[in-house]
Amino acid sequence: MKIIGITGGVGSGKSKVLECLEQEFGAKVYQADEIAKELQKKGQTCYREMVRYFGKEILALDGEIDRPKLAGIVFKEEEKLLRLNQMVHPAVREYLLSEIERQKEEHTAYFIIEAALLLENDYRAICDEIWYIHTSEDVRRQRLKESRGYDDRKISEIIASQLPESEFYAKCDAVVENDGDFEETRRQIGELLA
Ligand SMILES: CC(C)(COP(=O)(O)OP(=O)(O)OC[C@H]1O[C@@H](n2cnc3c(N)ncnc32)[C@H](O)[C@@H]1O)[C@@H](O)C(=O)NCCC(=O)NCCS
Ligand SMILES: Nc1ncnc2c1ncn2[C@@H]1O[C@H](COP(=O)(O)OP(=O)(O)OP(=O)(O)O)[C@@H](O)[C@H]1O
Repeated sequence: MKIIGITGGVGSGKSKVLECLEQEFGAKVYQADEIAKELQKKGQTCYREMVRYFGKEILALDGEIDRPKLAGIVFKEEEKLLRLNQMVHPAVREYLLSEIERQKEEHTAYFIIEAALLLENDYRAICDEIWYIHTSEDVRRQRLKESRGYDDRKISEIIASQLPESEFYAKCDAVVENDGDFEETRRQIGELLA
């Protein structure tokens, strides 16, 4: 089983690449932020520690974590984002390691892990190779405004909290260029898996 990490800045097209890998190449795909979301639900592994650190003001009326509110806090203060990552990341990693064992037994060909923070965290030790999904900042801004209604300020805050392009290029094993038509992106994916 080949384990491939997918990373890149906000809005670079990681989810779209994942969808393609799953639907067209039969890969099993895992998104770190989706796993994190599950583990942050009321009663799950990370919930209590997050409420203890950030206080009840991060909770919505139903007692679940109010994610936009939390995003507003952590993307403005580096120290808080760091603490949040320290709470969430080990639990996500543990979940993935147990899934890897399970999928090996199922004879899965490709196990894909997508995370914005693949390089900052210790995923290199888990992945056989890491792909950087690169899309220029202008195109990402445009797509994020259209698809998610993010404004420039929110996008800038997230980008500022992520690695610079140079570091993604330096630390990844392969680059997928996703500025253009997705057909072209699909072709690059096929070549990387050939
Ligand atoms: C901060 C939170 C609550 C924001 O939630 P929200 O639903 O509003 O947005 P979402 O999760 O879709 O994130 C928006 C984008 O921000 C970027 N991002 C998310 N977490 C981080 C982070 N810790 N550091 C840098 N960028 C991040 C990603 O590109 C992401 O797609 C949430 O992202 C979170 O809990 N993050 C920390 C947990 C974590 O580390 N998850 C794994 C990310 S790889
Ligand atoms: N080649 C492409 N052509 C047109 N639109 C695209 C292309 N690639 C991605 N998109 C669109 O751009 C938006 C952002 O892509 P996507 O959600 O896959 O990014 P992401 O890297 O997963 O973002 P995040 O870091 O927030 O998880 C989506 O609406 C997606 O459909």
